[in-house]
Amino acid sequence: MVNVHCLNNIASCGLDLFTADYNTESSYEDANVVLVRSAKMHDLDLSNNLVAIARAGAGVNNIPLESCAEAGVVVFNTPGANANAVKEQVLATMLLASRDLIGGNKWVEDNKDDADIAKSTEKAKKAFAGREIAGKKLGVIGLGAIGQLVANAAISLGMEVYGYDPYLSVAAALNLSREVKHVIDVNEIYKECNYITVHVPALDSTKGMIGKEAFELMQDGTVIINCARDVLVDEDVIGDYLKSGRVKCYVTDFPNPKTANMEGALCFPHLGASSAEAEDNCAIMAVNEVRDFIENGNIKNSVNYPACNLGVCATESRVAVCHKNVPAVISKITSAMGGANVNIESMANASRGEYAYSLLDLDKQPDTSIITELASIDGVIKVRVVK
Ligand SMILES: NC(=O)C1=CN([C@@H]2O[C@H](COP(=O)(O)OP(=O)(O)OC[C@H]3O[C@@H](n4cnc5c(N)ncnc54)[C@H](O)[C@@H]3O)[C@@H](O)[C@H]2O)C=CC1
Ligand SMILES: O=C(O)C(=O)COP(=O)(O)O
Repeated sequence: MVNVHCLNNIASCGLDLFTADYNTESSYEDANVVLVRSAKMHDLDLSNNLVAIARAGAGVNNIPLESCAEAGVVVFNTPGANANAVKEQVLATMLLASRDLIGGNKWVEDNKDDADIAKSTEKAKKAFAGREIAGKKLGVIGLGAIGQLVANAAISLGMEVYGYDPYLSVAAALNLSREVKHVIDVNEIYKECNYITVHVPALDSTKGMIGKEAFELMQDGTVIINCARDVLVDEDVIGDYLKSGRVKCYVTDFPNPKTANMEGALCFPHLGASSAEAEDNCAIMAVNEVRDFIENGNIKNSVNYPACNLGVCATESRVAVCHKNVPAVISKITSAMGGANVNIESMANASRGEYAYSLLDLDKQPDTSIITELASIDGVIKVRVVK
């Protein structure tokens, strides 16, 4: 039985994909697999039973990736599975920041008992007039799963789109409209664009990336949309730029006591991925990744271990080894197998930074003594008999 613990609600259409070999009611302490959305895991212990964490979503800043790698816990996410939901939220907020639909709606609420509301509407409406987004310039920072969808949709809505992503993948580049102006200096976006939307992960290198220097380059009336993570924007200084009018509106999906009380900030309670479709897509992708890892040892879409795939095991046994990416580990693993007269029928190995992963298909079931021997090799982190 494989014990699964859900730290957040995970859509049932995903959980339903687990077979009777999985117990989805496990406690965190007993879990072999953890499914999570935004719950913070940095202060949680990683038990020896734990082999995988699947983030049903994109951002993994709530998970201690390095400690997990060190403990042989493979962390997965679900790239692109909630991107359309975020794209739609960005488009909606761009419109809300341009036309005062929220103010207008509030006016109707406040005047709902006025018998003459139909007449007073025509007088009141000028207070809520706005601007159109067509013809305006949108800067998209980060052209991954979400950024590319936002950029392409904005082109369709008649905007002039600038895109910036120094690490743009080939797949993302192929999906991007040719009409998107790809800039290599992000300052061009800060200087030129009326709307700026950010879609990069929260990393040490991206924290505070939209700060004083960026605000100083912007035009008056710039709209900034942050449906990525609060730490990307320097929220200690943005209030000053909202007051001066340099920034017209700061849309954030990550309210905190500062922004929730900030005039000119339009805050939402982390709704970007909260669509039924996104929740289903993420749950299905997460469970499929976990099942392939548990049942076959294959790794796809990990954020702390390399991709590695040997398909479905056709031999007597398969062993998976999480190890350090250092010399001689693989030769010691293969020698241990040879010494026990176990033949390696096929093998896959891949590395990612300091960590590596090996899958070995064997002609017979290895004794527990061989597994103990593998686990004691210097540099080996975790050994799992998959089959
Ligand atoms: N509000 C919400 O509910 C959601 C928020 N997010 C946030 O959005 C972020 C992006 O999500 P995806 O597009 O799915 O991820 P992704 O991994 O597909 O794209 C991120 C892109 O950022 C680029 N990038 C990294 N550093 C950069 C830098 N310094 N400057 C410019 N580009 C840089 C990468 O090359 C990559 O193309 C997530 O990491 C997460 O924090 C994601 C989903 C839902
Ligand atoms: O996927 C992401 O990065 C998100 O921010 C979505 O978070 P959630 O799954 O809605 O808690």
